[in-house]
Amino acid sequence: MRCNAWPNARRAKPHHCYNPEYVLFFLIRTPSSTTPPPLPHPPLPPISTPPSHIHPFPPTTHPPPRPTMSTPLPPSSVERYSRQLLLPTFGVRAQTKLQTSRALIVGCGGLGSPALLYLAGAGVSVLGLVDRPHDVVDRSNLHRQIAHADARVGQSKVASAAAAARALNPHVVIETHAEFVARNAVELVSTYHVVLDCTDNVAARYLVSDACAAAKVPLVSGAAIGMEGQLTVYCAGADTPCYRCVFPAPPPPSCVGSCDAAGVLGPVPGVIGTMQALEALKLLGGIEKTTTLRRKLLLFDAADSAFRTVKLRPRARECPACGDEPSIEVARFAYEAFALGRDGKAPVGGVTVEAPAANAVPGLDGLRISAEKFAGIRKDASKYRLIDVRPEAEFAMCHLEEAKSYPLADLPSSGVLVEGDDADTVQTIFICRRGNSSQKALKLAVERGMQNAVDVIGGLQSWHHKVDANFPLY
Ligand SMILES: Nc1ncnc2c1ncn2[C@@H]1O[C@H](COP(=O)(O)OP(=O)(O)OP(=O)(O)O)[C@@H](O)[C@H]1O
Ligand SMILES: [Zn+2]
Repeated sequence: MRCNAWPNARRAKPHHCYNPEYVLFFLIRTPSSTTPPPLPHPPLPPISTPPSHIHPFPPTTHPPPRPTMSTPLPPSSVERYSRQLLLPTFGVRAQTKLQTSRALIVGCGGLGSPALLYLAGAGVSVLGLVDRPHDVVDRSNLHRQIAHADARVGQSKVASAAAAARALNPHVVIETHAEFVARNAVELVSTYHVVLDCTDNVAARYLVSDACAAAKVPLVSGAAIGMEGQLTVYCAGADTPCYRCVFPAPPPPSCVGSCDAAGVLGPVPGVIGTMQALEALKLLGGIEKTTTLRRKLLLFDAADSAFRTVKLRPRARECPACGDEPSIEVARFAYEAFALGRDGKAPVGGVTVEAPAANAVPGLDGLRISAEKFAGIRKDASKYRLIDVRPEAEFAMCHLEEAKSYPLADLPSSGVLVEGDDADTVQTIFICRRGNSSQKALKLAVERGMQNAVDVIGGLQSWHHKVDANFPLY
């Protein structure tokens, strides 16, 4: 693509023929009709190939021919990376460093996708890609996880991401790791020059950071949800904090959101993942006249199109991960338990870090029905009222025809938690996406004395899987 916006107008140059000297030159060389015809060539001798042990040319004392070019990079690299080589602050110096660098991306989702594509495009030597062993590309990933493709839905995420990186730049060596667990984390990160945390859960964040602190590998950490994102560089130098220095204790599980629950606009992780690649390039290439986000947290507010940076405290000398006397043994730390607010010291034997399962609400025994049972009840519309307790945005996406929308937060004041006079014959059925909010609604109903209320186990997801595959799954 032309980066130059000037029109491609040809400059008018004087033509050689207008120069009287050239005109003279052509006139003298033009064969005249009086020139005698050329003599016929003598017949060519038959081709004889010398025996292979005899060199066809006599040894020469001349110096070897002058090389036609001088570049520290292979010619193909000059062409491929020319637009970044042209940048004075990057140039051949940074490119050469990049071409011996190894970068590890943990999580090939919304953040990892742009990050891995930009690092592959820029020409890092080796790109390590990590994701959970059983995480496959889902159609709902594609609006933001742009390394994947519709044709690869159902394929493992690392395999799909590797295919995308290879398609963009076949010169980059791709190493795939379909697991990232406490027992192998330090060993794995220590073989790379930089690590990018592109995961989406608290347990993984502590694990990646602790491993980088132990292996003394810089970590570019990103996060994005809804319309917000943030980004910083940890563990990069003596005064740079690790994730644990900044967040010594995990947030309460109720405050931890996920894109799966809260939603996210695709370009938001796109911006943060792209900036993670940028920070990684600065660290790997040692780009001149730039600073990285060491000890700075960049906050992105997509709703206001605003960026702001806050200063972070320096490395805490008493930090159990990166302090003067580190005490955390990454291979034995219970990251899942710790993320849920419990002690992380119990050995876990290297269990894969997974998002915690939703807790069952106690006291609802016998009051919950399966999706199949609800399908049976549904045959007689006069026998029940269906209360959908999902947020309005989700109800607007899809709902069962007869459902009435009462988001969980509005339920206590809605008047729904009162049984009508027909309580003997009309049952109240609560439903939500997965059966978590509906349990809470049912609990409220029971506490208010409702006798004839139930909720649907597994919610509308279970409805999709067990009753009607046409009902959208999200
Ligand atoms: N401990 C871990 N080891 C390896 N990969 C991880 C770990 N924790 C999270 N991940 C991966 O990080 C990625 C996070 O990306 P993102 O949140 O965009 O995707 P997602 O979880 O697939 O999306 P959604 O929340 O919409 O289902 C996921 O692919 C997830 O599997
Ligand atoms: Zn620390």
